[in-house]
Amino acid sequence: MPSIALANNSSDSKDKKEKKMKKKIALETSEPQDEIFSDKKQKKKDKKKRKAMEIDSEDEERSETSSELVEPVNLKSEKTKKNKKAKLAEEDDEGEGEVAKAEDPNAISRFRISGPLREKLKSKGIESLFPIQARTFDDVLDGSDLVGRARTGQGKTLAFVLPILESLTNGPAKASRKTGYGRPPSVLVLLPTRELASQVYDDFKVYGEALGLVSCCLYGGASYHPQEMSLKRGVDIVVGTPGRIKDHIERGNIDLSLLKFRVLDEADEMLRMGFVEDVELILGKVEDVSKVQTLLFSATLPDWVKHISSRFLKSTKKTIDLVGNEKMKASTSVRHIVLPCFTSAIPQLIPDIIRCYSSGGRTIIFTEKRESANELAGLLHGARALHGEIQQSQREVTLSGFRSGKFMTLVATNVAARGLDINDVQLIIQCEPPRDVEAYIHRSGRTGRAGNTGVAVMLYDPRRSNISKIQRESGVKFEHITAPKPADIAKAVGVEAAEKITEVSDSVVPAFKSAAEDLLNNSGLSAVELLAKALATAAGYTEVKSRSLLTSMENHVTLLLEAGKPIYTPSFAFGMLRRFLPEDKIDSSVKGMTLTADGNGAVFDVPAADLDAFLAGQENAANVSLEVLQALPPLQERDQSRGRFGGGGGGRGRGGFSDRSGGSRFSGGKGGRGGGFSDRRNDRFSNGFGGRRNGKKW
Ligand SMILES: Nc1ncnc2c1ncn2[C@@H]1O[C@H](COP(=O)(O)OP(=O)(O)OP(=O)(O)O)[C@@H](O)[C@H]1O
Repeated sequence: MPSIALANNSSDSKDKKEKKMKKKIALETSEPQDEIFSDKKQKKKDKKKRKAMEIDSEDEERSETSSELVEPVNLKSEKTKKNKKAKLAEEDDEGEGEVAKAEDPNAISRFRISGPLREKLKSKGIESLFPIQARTFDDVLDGSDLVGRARTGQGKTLAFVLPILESLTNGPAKASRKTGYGRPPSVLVLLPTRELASQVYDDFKVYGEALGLVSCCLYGGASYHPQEMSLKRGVDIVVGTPGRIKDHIERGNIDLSLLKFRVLDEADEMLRMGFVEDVELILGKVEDVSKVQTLLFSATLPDWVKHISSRFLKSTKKTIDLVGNEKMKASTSVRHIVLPCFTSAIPQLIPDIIRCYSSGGRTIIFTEKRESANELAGLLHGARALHGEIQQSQREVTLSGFRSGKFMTLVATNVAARGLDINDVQLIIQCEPPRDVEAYIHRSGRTGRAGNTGVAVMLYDPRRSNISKIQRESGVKFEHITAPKPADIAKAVGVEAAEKITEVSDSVVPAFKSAAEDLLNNSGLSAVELLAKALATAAGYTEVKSRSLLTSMENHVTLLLEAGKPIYTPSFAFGMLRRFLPEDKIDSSVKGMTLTADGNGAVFDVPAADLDAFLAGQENAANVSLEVLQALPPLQERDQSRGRFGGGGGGRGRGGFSDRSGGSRFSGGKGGRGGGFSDRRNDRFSNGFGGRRNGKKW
């Protein structure tokens, strides 16, 4: 709760600061600013002011990175409060509203956006441009090649859609673009996935139609015929994926020689996916490259992409990078959280995370593999899978069902990581850390869009995941939490359940009254106890399960082992346990042995039923202490460069990790069989879900 309060406070103060800035700008600006095509001097002035405001808001963002506070929140009530606040602010400002609008340096009326497009934007609730849009608009409309980068959810799509449409209809591209039946396209937009192509096409269609422009979408998995027919009739804008567009070129269906604009959206992903040659071939179809404008956008632009992309853009290109060298590369309106968890506990844990952190909104869960997405979607109530192996038509049905709220949980692979803009996605869960930081940034960016807040929870196996690499490279300061506790869950779901109960019509009371009186008189429970049970029933949370801190497994507890001296390796810790517990007990009970960051202890989980045996055993072992933990201490992470935990262990045969027992545990090595940890590229949890899928990686 406190961290969200913090976020809200900061967004409140951001609003105030923005308002102050707007007022300041208004005082400086004496002439009316309403003309569509204002003179150049004025344009320059506006641009300067817009820049000042963005820098200001970026400063705000910088101070807004995740806090370390860890309580689950009921975002819904926070949201309601926020909305109420906004409404109150509006009421306070009555009369000032119109002035404020006119003062807004990013108001759409200040840009060379023509009437019909302005009206269309207003009908979609857009009155003012976002920073990336404001900063790039004039450059694109005035003919520059451009590289644009802004964090996820900040409106990069309209940053190219709007100036392109204006250029084609009122700007420099108007005179030379082809019109009439059978015309070749003037704009080509390339995207890495079909879903994304379809989404960007929707924007071009909606806003383009307002200006009489025709768009079409070309992606694989869909039938060729309608696409061919559109191209034959003639289109102004083609949006699509490289593979299908290349097919159309080879079939002689599309003429790209007279393009006025080429756009590479999510450029890094497209090039990473191995489309470099296709992209080069497609872009190379332009007759005269000096006459085409090339734009490249993404939230992540690694150096290698900048290098490759310089082949496609003119040397005079402009670069507008709103992330730049800032430490924080991921969305600043998202709470970035990590939670330790065994793979086998994931399916049981996820519903609790959703209860606590989704605020009743949509959730997207990311898995590494398609089978894992299928399996998890099958295990979670009301969830569907989305990945590249699913037929295109089904992918479309699934995505539209998720968008429309038919189901609220989508389990996806990276196919959904990029660009997807879905209303009210409140929660992202990543089942394990992704391989690269870009994937983390884009996945977590499916929430917290367009200034909204969201939560991204990344699960990790404390024994083998290296989250500090992602933390370092993304600039995110992760909040560390453990599995939601029953009280947290009850608190989160109880609010909604209470709302539900109070909303029930009074007309049902007489019908249930005598049953209620019966319960009150004969159950032996107080009114409060009965109501608590009614709330639990309404919330669908009738079975309270406690989870361990380390592996998040049900009915397990987490213990801290200390020996009065440093513990260098997990096998050393296993050795300590063997001094007072039988081998088979250790084998069957100990899970997730992990060293503490200070090197003085080891943490592991045992079934709650075995706790007494462990505590009693410890009484007989000198210098060994076991303590039941209520909070997880900082833990050592896998050191990937060395392929093992921590240091030490000597040179004596590092035995390693095995899954020979079929349970999730470290073998730990024994006596002469060598202790220590092996490089865990081979190690894995033996359990998949319910033990059915050995060794599966998510
Ligand atoms: N000026 C604006 N005012 C209000 N909403 C806007 C504005 N511009 C864009 N949006 C909305 O913001 C959301 C995010 O936009 P968009 O998908 O273009 O973000 P993005 O920067 O491309 O994100 P990603 O990097 O994840 O692809 C969309 O729902 C879009 O309609």
